[in-house]
Amino acid sequence: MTYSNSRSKLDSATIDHDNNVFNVEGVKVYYGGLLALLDVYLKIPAKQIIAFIGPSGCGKSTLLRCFNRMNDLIPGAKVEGRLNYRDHNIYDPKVNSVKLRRQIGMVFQRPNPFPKSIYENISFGPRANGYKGNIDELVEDSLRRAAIWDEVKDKLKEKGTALSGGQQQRLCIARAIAMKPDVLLMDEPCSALDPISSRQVEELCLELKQQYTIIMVTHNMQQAFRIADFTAFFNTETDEHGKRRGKLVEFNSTVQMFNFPQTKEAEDYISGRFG
Ligand SMILES: Nc1ncnc2c1ncn2[C@@H]1O[C@H](COP(=O)(O)OP(=O)(O)OP(=O)(O)O)[C@@H](O)[C@H]1O
Repeated sequence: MTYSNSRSKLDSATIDHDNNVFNVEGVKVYYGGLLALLDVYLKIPAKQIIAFIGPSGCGKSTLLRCFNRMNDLIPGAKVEGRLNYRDHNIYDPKVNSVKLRRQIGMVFQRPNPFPKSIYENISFGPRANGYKGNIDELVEDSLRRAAIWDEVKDKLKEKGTALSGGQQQRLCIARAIAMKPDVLLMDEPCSALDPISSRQVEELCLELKQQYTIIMVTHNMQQAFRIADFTAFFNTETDEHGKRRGKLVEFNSTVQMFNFPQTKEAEDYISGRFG
């Protein structure tokens, strides 16, 4: 498979080290004592789309969940190392993980609207957090930013779950945006969507990156190539006891990664020789 160089604007994508949202310093993750992800060192630049790619079980979702401490909710999961979000270690015991998740929102693989109206799907979180502004305006603004306003503006009282899968996913993105986050984490957000809905979500991500940093796990290499400014490639290795664990192999601008991978592992994966 070849990846065309049509994205010339991204050829110059370089990491601006003064403008990192996250600095991951030696993060390891265990599940019930088993090491699932080896020490990761990674800097995530602001207002860019970063794709996490790699074969199944290499720790992409595990690392994604570290960025807003979602692994805290998994019994037996343990995170070691330092993960700085704008110069503060989010694994400091003093950090309020609920507040953190307001700043670092998450969109899941399967659209998961609340079983409530479209309006309430957006208004619920901000209201629960004591939002003092005009809630109607917030609902409209969030739905507009998620490029779904025109499709739902005449049925805001209808159930969010009655929308199509692609619309539900954009509703969930609108719900995340309504919390005024800084970062959006997306775990395979298009895997349950048809190609047209996937492209709509991709277009939306390209719009949203003007305001937000987006980190996205994807199995779709073309999708990573189309929209990501930077790509992190993960793989698995086997320890001396035969246990598999994930590791970050390479992080680079997407154009570099897809056209001039620095490692044989990344080259083999990208060219479809494994995974
Ligand atoms: N909740 C959990 N409990 C125990 N082990 C887990 C849990 N979640 C993930 N793991 C293990 O951690 C490793 C990494 O899993 P993870 O889901 O992060 O990989 P991934 O690269 O996102 O995979 P995929 O592409 O298949 O979604 C795997 O060996 C997996 O079995």
